[in-house]
Amino acid sequence: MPEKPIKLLLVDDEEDSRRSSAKWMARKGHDVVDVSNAAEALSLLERESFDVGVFDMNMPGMSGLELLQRVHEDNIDIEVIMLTGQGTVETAVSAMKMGACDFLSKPCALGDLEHHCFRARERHELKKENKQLKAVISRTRPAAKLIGESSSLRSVAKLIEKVAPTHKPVLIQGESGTGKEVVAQAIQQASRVADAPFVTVNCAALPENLVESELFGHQKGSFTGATAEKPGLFEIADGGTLFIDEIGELPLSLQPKLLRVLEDGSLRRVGCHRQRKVKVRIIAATNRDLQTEVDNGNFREDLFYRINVLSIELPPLRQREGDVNRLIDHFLPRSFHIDDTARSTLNAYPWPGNIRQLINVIERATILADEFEITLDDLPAEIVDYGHGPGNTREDAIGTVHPIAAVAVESAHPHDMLGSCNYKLDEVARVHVLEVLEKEKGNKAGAARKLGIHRRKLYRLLDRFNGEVDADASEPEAIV
Ligand SMILES: Nc1ncnc2c1ncn2[C@@H]1O[C@H](COP(=O)(O)OP(=O)(O)OP(=O)(O)O)[C@@H](O)[C@H]1O
Repeated sequence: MPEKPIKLLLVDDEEDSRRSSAKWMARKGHDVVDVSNAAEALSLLERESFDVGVFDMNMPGMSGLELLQRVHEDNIDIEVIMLTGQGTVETAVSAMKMGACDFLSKPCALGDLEHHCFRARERHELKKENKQLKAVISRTRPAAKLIGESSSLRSVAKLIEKVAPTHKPVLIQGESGTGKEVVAQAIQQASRVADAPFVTVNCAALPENLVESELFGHQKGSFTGATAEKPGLFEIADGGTLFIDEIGELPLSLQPKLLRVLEDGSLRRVGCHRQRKVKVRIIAATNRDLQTEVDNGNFREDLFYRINVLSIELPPLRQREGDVNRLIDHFLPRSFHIDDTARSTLNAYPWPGNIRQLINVIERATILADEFEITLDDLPAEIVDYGHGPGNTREDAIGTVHPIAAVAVESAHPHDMLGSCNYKLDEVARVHVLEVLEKEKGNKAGAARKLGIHRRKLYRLLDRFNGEVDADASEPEAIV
């Protein structure tokens, strides 16, 4: 396979040797820019990225060594080969100490120049890969397998196969917990860049003022708190895939910047003039209707068309016939058994929180079950009672609030309780926990996170509160 061209910057005041080296390297297919002094080189490095720089050591004005020092101080991402007319061991050593990766004596054979540039580029790529891997390891979880055989999920699997080999953006739409991230990972794994980084970012989880620096990186000192330079997630994902979750939450002010990367792969870190180029496949996800966001002026139309080249609509779990059983069998540990009544109860429920909610319910049941046998007693009340209460419909369940939360919210508001001496600590805790759970629409993982406690502790608290509510609720119908 032919070697990828090297993006090379030649800096030498000797016109003849510089021009002939530049011509030779360009004829070999490399992308070469040549300049005659360090000042020009620095202003170029501000705007463009290069793989390798070949700097002449002795130039009038700023010397090659001083240029190397500036490259180092400004953290410019480039491998430098020093070039000198009077190569001595001492100058070579001082250049290497300052961060040059190689040293060439003038006049150097043009074949040698190319060979050394290839070596430097390899080192450049390895360093970049290393940086990416470090960042990616801390950001990605192992990909989950897409479980389910329903016809609606099979159609999604077919679409994944079709869109994966292209490098085009993909937009995945679906309710929360339907597996949008799992689908994004499946696309990446079936793509040509399966071994390259898969980096995820959730726009809703980041404070608005940090989204730009997280996505595009920042220069040291570009804002309070920017104590070191930082590459953005686009740079970390370079060559691979960036999964942008909750793209509907991307601030309007940043949307043109994202559009630019989608159009020509160029970006600038916050506080930096230098333009960088990246090649990243974007997969975006949203549980909002983006077209409506466009109509309401919250999302740019041009960006919507750019990311919506290929779109996948992920059906909610209630529209995946037979998949609840398959997911139960997949997620229930082998040592457990679920009885028929509990199984059919889970099948009848409409799962407003989709697969995430089902996984939580299964986890909870395995904690509560006696003798590894899961029965109705181990399922949450809202699931057991679903369909049994008067006027209980799928639609009610989809907008459901945890039943005991309803009781709590009717009783007192935590703000009213704070500072009052009329309540016991347990009562305040109960009202607060249930209010948070209500705000999280019954999502216990989310509620536990907000409360800063482990999910198991939340389950234990809910069971305790449930007992208390059962015992003291004067109107039993309130508890469903
Ligand atoms: N078909 C599936 N098979 C197995 N696990 C799944 C499937 N779909 C989702 N999951 C699991 O369900 C959980 C939620 O999935 P995921 O985070 O991908 O959902 P999401 O649609 O991105 O949610 P949100 O919109 O809230 O970010 C994860 O633990 C994921 O591994």
